[in-house]
Amino acid sequence: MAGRSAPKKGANKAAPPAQTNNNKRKSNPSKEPSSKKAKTAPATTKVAAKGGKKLAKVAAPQDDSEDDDESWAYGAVSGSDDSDVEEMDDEFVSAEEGSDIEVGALNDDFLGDEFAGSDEESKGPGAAMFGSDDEDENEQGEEDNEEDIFASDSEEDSDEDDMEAKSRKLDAAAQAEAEEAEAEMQTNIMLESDKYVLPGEDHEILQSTDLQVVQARIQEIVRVLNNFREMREGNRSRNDYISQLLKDLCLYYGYNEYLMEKLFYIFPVSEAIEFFEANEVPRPVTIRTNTLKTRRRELAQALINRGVNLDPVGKWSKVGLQVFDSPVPIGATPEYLAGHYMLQAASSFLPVMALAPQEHERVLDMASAPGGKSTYIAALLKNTGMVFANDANKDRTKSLVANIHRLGVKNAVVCNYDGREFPGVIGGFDRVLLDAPCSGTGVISKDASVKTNKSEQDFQMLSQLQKQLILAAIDSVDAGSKTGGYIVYSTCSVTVDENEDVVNYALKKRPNVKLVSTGLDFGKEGFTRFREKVFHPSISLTRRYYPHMHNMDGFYVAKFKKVSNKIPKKEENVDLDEEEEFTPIVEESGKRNRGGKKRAAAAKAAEDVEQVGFNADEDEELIRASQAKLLQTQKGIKLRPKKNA
Ligand SMILES: C[S@@+](CC[C@H](N)C(=O)[O-])C[C@H]1O[C@@H](n2cnc3c(N)ncnc32)[C@H](O)[C@@H]1O
Repeated sequence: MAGRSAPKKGANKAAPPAQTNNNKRKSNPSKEPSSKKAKTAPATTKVAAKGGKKLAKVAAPQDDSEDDDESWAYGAVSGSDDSDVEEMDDEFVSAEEGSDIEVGALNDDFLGDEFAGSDEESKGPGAAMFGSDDEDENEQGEEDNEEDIFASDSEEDSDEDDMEAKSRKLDAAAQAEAEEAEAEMQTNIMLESDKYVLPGEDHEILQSTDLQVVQARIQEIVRVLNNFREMREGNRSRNDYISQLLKDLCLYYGYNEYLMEKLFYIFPVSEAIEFFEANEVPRPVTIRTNTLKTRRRELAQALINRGVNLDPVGKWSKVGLQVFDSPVPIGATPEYLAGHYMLQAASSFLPVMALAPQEHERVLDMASAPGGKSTYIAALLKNTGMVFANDANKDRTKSLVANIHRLGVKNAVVCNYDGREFPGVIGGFDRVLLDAPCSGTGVISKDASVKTNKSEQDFQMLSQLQKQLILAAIDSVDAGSKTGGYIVYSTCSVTVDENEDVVNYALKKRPNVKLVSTGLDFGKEGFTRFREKVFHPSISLTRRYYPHMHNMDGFYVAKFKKVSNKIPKKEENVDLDEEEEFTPIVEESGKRNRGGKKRAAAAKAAEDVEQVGFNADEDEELIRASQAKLLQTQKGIKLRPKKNA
């Protein structure tokens, strides 16, 4: 099956159905400050129609309007706007040599409105890409020069010149006519295809794997689905169109059918295309300032001095920086080696911000390697309290330990348990972060193998593991914590099975927790309904993040508050196969009772309770023992045992 990369390489090159420019300097939620050296184009999403002609501008999901915020927008000292634009043109040229049609298509996609001026279309393919105005002028200038040089030549020559000029005019007229004819054809096609006829089984178009044909078919079907009543053909059902669209999307973007379907239904049709398209583009490189060692302004200055071009990641983060380009590898600067920052995706700041650890708390990061979030937690704790950075994979704890050392974290304990063993290992935490192992459907732009390497069985296994882990995370928190009692669940996946489904499950199995606001002021609400599923209404408090919408990896964040340490006895043996939803019960009156009866039953069951399986005194003793051991081995200090121990 051809991947999305194919169109870029082969003769079948075509403009993508909807190109979202993800490398622009501002991401939607962030209302970022002025970008002085915008190297990339503004966010303009256009849909290309048959033959690579533009059909419609469908979305511009990014907000470009906040140019006047913070006065300290960073920029590398060298370079100017112009030189950047030049560089960008160079990139286009080298990437697209050898195909006129493709050049035209990419102009639209990359340059957007700001660069592709209104007269661009009339100049034909490639005009904006090659800066045709300038080139035309140059060529004209060269011709003028030539005319000057040969001004004194014989009349014969000038007759020849006339002939040439006439011939050029004729050629131009012929070309214009051909283009006009082509344009008329397009118009006719559009009119005819207002009712888009799905190709029949034997139709060669249906069989075609030519990506340009596939892409055109995607466009047409999306157009029909967006105006189904008017544009559908005869009695064709929505499903007829959708099943063809799903096949085409698999072919065009290179996903397996199972995953394509799973992802497709998360979004309205046009938005799904934007999502798949955004997965083809890398997200911005971001770093997190390690406030244990430096401050963002100082770090930014140090990096700018090395020629790094950067900006704050957005108003929503006080520690993030977005790196646009750097003359030095950003993972090997002296500042990096000295632990002044962590290379970390912007989305992965979010769960820690939601967790909001307070100084002196005991926090468990249940699945923590390589430690991006653990080290952020440690920084927010200002090296007080304790972070238990756990990961089931021993190999991965090596990078965790390395990061902890590099960043100067002194309040961490690294452990290597299956998270499901908590709180048997240790409990009574003020807060727990479960950044769960997941399918990675939010980070496809980083790891395209996700498109094909996950089966239905994988998703089932993951979801089971996530459900077991979330219960362990909840049970590891002390509801009586004076400052905390919170659990944050996150994944870098956008599938409902790994997110709302897991949270819904936790709400059912642990009526001693409730969802609370994540405190994050952007992100889309979690689903309270998805296809045939209905979830607890409070799931709207959870947040979803998407690459096409927020210009960050796809992510999900949910925050729970534990209100009691008591859990119903009957939940001890969790039956993970049980698919009990907060299903709306349609009563005789026809009114929907959204699972009220079931929740009432759950609440009643909660009365029959037992204490959660950890003992604060025992824990304290264990911690004391381990601290004593640490003091003895590291500092040679021997503590006297407690008298009553
Ligand atoms: C999404 S990654 C964690 C990333 C990490 N929180 C960070 O910010 O750097 C998920 C982690 O879960 C770990 N993991 C998988 N199964 C686990 C289990 N049963 N218990 C604990 N950790 C597990 C994996 O080894 C992996 O490191």
